Amino acid sequence: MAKPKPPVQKNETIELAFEDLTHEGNGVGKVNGYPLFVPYGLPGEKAKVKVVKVKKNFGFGKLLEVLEASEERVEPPCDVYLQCGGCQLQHMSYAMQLEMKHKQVKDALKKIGHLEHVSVHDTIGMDDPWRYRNKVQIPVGEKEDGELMTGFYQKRSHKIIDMDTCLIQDERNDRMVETVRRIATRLGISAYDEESHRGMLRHVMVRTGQATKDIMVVLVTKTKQLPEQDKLIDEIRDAFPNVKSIIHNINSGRTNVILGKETKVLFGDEYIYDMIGDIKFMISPKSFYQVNPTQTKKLYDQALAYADLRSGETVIDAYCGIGSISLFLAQEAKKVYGVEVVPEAVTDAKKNAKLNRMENVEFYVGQAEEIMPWWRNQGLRPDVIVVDPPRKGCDEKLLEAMIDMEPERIVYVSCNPSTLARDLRVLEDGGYATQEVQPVDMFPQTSHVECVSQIVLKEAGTQ
Ligand SMILES: C[S@@+](CC[C@H](N)C(=O)[O-])C[C@H]1O[C@@H](n2cnc3c(N)ncnc32)[C@H](O)[C@@H]1O
Repeated sequence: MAKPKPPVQKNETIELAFEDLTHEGNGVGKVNGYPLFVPYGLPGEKAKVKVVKVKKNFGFGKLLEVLEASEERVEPPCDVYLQCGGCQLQHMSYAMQLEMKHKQVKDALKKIGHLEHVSVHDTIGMDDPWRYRNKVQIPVGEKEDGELMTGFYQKRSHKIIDMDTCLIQDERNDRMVETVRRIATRLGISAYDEESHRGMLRHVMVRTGQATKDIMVVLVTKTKQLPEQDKLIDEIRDAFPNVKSIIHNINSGRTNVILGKETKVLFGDEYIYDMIGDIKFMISPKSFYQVNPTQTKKLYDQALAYADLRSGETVIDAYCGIGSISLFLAQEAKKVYGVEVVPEAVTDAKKNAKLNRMENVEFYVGQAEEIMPWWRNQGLRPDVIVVDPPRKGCDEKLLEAMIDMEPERIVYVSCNPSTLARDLRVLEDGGYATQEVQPVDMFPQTSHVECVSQIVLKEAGTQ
């Protein structure tokens, strides 16, 4: 039987009641059972909506006017919130953001993993959910009068928004970007233009150590030369006496990738330091380092609690990056093996182990799904395995090797509840039980959620 036609038409203006939220934070309202997804709509609200896209089974709308507002609606503090694609939830109270993330995890476990019985704790939030990011990479553009401007791209475009501040960035990052922009304008340094592939300064990247207060600034140019280089360095140092590292990175390609291969140190070292808990990290311009150290500490503490180490265990940390979780685990384990596919990250991991005088960790470069079966075939039998994969989750071969190795506990750190739920189902079918899941809000004001799960071998644990 042919499906009935959608009950709305493109460009039609309707009144809509929102019942739910999508994972991206869009409001969901229904017209005769036909769902419409509308950015900035909140459950419990009524709004005037323009239908902008109609598909067979669902459509999209644009919020024109809120007719009945939810108590959870708040005024977004950022002036460019509606243009910029960086944040999605500033119109929602922080309590509602945390609840939305909790529900997102619970729903995924139920719908994808059939794990409705698993206890999902309330999301661990921040006391102050603003100014948490320790790293900014911001494109540079030029105004009509030749003055440089810096700002993120408008949603779904490469048009730079002229902005002075980003409210989720550390204030020092904002001030450094503003300082470079002002000095570079005065020194006649031009902005790179993507379309014509002309000009110099492409991006300004700033990293700050939250605990150490170290600052690194990276000037990314298309050209090999950076005119007035000495003046630029002196003026940045005058404005920021505690800047530890000024770097020139050259990226002459027509590409969306921000950093190029060639890097020159203009002042100081090629790295800065930061601390998470008692562990010190050396961070170079290209190293992956968690952007919210306050919440990272909470996430890693929970991972460590779920690993439940008593100093005699052998542990594997798969997808280990620069070894940050590995070093946390090594504080309490007998031996930790880390595996990571990016060779530079493994180099950093080894340096970080040395820096913290930890000798009970070994890092390997390779695909975790290749190295784990190899370890299994070599007879390695860890007590605990920690995985922290990218959004696509764990590879099947890795899950299979993990089950064969029969660790007593698995700790799964995930940035994507859907792939987490899929992989937990495989582990459940392979003889493991998911005990609990703890969501942690690493990215307030955005729709992303991170969580850490404790999984135990069924004979060893309770169900
Ligand atoms: C979410 S990050 C976790 C990093 C680290 N655990 C941390 O907390 O900083 C995922 C890591 O997995 C790495 N990766 C991606 N695919 C991989 C694979 N097939 N094998 C091993 N590592 C991989 C990425 O390079 C990245 O460093």
